[in-house]
Amino acid sequence: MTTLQKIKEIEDEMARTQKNKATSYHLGQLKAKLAKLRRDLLDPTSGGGGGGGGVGFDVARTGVASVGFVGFPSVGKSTLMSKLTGTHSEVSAIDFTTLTTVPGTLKVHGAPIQILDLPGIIEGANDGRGRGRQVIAVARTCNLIFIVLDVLKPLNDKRIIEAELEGFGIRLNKKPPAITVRKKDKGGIAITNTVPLTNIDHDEIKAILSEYKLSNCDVAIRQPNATADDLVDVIEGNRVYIPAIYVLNKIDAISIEELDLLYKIPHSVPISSKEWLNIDELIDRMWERLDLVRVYTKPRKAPPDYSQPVVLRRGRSTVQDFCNSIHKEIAKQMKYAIVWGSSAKHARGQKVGLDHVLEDEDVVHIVKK
Ligand SMILES: Nc1nc2c(ncn2[C@@H]2O[C@H](COP(=O)(O)OP(=O)(O)OP(=O)(O)O)[C@@H](O)[C@H]2O)c(=O)[nH]1
Ligand SMILES: [K+]
Ligand SMILES: [Mg+2]
Repeated sequence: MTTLQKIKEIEDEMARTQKNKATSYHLGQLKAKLAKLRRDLLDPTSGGGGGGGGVGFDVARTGVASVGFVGFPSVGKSTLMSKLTGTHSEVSAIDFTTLTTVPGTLKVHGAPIQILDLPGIIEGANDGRGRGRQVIAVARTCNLIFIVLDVLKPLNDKRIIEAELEGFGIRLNKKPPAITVRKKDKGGIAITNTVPLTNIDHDEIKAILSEYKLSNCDVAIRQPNATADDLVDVIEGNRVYIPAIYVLNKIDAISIEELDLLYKIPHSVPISSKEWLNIDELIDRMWERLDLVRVYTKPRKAPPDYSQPVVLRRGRSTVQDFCNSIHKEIAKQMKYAIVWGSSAKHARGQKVGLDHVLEDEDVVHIVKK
């Protein structure tokens, strides 16, 4: 049996099995088995895949962050990317017009953002059908994913694309689960939870651990509504958590009443790339979800330079990161820095060291030794 057939068999069995006290151990086992098979499928060296591995189509990364466009063919990805960035990417009514990654740059609030137009994908993409796997492999490395949907058939496409990305270990608009699994040499399994377990029980947890041959470990669950899938994600460990915006394109083709309904999809922005409608909202939301930190440099005895922010990523926005992104020697030469803005304790500025964490729109003056 091929890996794909085994996956299908387990999925069918899971669909047939009602979740209750008597079946939860078995269901836990099936979930873990499924995750392991999916991993085989995605690992090109395992030989279990359906082909389509090999050369991907990643491009040189520029800018401070990247946004990848994922969607069915002909939903308007290239139309949007060409107009946003001014970079030409072929547009046509024929499906699979775009054949590889086409990069462009969009400057938002002084920050160059790399925009990656990608080929269309279809159902079964992560099993190696078409170029789907390579597309999703590029999406996995982006800081934000635009899931581009055609407003005339958004919900079905949304479900399929989400399943394809999920199958490749991408978790959309989700935080890493607040679950830890710590292996030990002996002592068996100890499960602690600081919140009530509503979606998973101890039997299911034990089945999953046993499937991964984890017979001695401490499991701590601090997340309300944690699921078996969350636990499997933590054990598998190679998941990526990426924000996504659902871009509902072609609103020029529907009525205002239909548009009202679409606004109910969480994280969605309805637009028309052809008629250039609501693009400002899309760019605002893009900026918000990228969660970048702009820092302005203030030279001695001169006002801050607001035209050229140093743009940092959240979580990597210390004074040290700021210095490094200007020049690698600066941190060594620094005696201290003065910071104005929301990370500073007082309005007149705060004297800080290299590990001080900067906030968006802070102003920094570096005092050298
Ligand atoms: N009505 C309408 N048509 C659009 C809009 N955006 C794109 N289109 C049309 O949709 C068709 C497909 O556009 P593309 O930009 O090539 O779509 P794509 O998603 O890049 O397609 P692939 O590269 O084949 O995956 C073209 O005929 C576009 O003119 C829109 O906002 N409204
Ligand atoms: K097309
Ligand atoms: Mg295209």
